[in-house]
Amino acid sequence: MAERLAADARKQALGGIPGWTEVQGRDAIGKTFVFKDFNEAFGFMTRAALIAEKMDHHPEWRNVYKTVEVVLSTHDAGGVTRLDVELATAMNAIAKLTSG
Ligand SMILES: C[C@H](O)[C@H](O)[C@H]1CNC2=NC(N)=NC(=O)C2=N1
Repeated sequence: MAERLAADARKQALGGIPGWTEVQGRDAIGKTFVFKDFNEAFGFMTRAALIAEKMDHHPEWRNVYKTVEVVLSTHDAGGVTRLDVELATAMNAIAKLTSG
């Protein structure tokens, strides 16, 4: 099982994934993606879902029209692990392709 990242390791990891920040009040990271329209937002979610399922690591997320709010945390570990950083990194790459 992946280990929770200590605060300094988490901060350093966040420095490498633009737009992701610590969620207030819990051990998790989050980002709000805003796309051109619903089609792009849902395309992003579809691609991200396939990656998440492959990783067996799943996002908490909410979609309203062209906005997708994502929160990542490793429930089994009770906090942020390298799995969250990996999924966040993949989501940034997917978002770039989606809105390309
Ligand atoms: C049994 C299964 O592997 C676990 O429940 C996985 C599934 N997806 C998961 N996703 C996330 N975000 N955190 C987890 O701890 C987690 N655990």
